[in-house]
Formats: sequence, C-alpha cells, structure tokens
Amino acid sequence: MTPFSPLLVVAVALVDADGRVLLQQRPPGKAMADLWEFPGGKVEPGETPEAALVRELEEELGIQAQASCLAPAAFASEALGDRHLLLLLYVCRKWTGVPEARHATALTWVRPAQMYALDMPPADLPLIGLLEALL
Ligand SMILES: Nc1nc2c([nH]c(=O)n2[C@@H]2O[C@H](COP(=O)(O)OP(=O)(O)OP(=O)(O)O)[C@@H](O)[C@H]2O)c(=O)[nH]1
Repeated sequence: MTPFSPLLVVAVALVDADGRVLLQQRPPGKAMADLWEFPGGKVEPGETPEAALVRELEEELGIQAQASCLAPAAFASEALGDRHLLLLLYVCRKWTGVPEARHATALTWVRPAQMYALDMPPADLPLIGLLEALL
C-alpha cells in the first residue's frame, strides 16, 4: 500500500484593525488561476509550519511576522488532483510592513462574509464560516 503523503500547506488570515482579512488573487497560468486565496504556501522539508508561513509572508507580500504572532485557527482537508491537501490556517493580527502583491495579481481586504461572493479554492470554502465565527 502506498503511504499517505499529504501536501502540507500553511495559510494565514491577516486581520486588520477593522476586522478585514487579506486575500490574494492567484496569477494567470497557474493551477486555480484567478481564484482568491489566503497568503501562504507549501511547507518545505525540514521546516516548521510557522517558519514556512513567516517565509511565505516575506516572499509573497514583503511583510515580517513573528512565529509567536501566528495563532492556529482552523484546517482544511481536501483532495487536490492526485494529492490530498492539508491546509493549516492561522490568524495573525500583528506584522511589520505594508502588504504588496509580489506574486499575486491583486490583493483585497474583505470581511469573512464577503468571501462567499469571491471565487476561492474548494478547500477554502469551509474555512469562511469558521472565520466568520472566529473574528
Ligand atoms: N496559499 C494558499 N494555497 C492554497 C489555498 N487554498 C488551496 O487550495 N491552496 C493550494 O495549496 C497549494 C499552495 O502551494 P503553493 O502556493 O506553494 O503552490 P502554487 O501552486 O502557488 O505554486 P508553486 O507550486 O509553483 O509554488 C496550491 O496547490 C494551492 O492551490 C489558500 O487559501 N492559500
């Protein structure tokens, strides 16, 4: 039997002072192009989830967050092509710098209830209600 080897991805709901959450739009030409997603990405071998998220925030948005400011919030478990995605969602309210779209097509700040109107990856859909309850 093939061992179960999930794709481990970390993502974060960056929450501003008005309770809005940052989403970024995936660029054209990539899988799930144009969908709105939480900043984040794959955990590399040997990395902790928190270190991976700190790295992704710097790479994707040019902001600095401390691992201690990343609060584990929810997770998603979803088939993704021939893999199985485990997505760990953190909440973060404190960072340094102003997010800029270094990889994404665009950024937007929205309340969780507004996410239902956006096209998001299937794994993210159950996370919207959880964020509504949480924030
Ligand atoms: N960052 C992020 N990834 C998500 C979300 N939802 C979701 O299904 N994913 C999936 O999780 C994986 C994230 O890995 P990634 O960001 O490193 O990969 P990528 O496809 O953008 O590009 P890459 O493999 O060229 O780096 C992608 O397959 C992405 O579609 C989300 O809300 N945020």
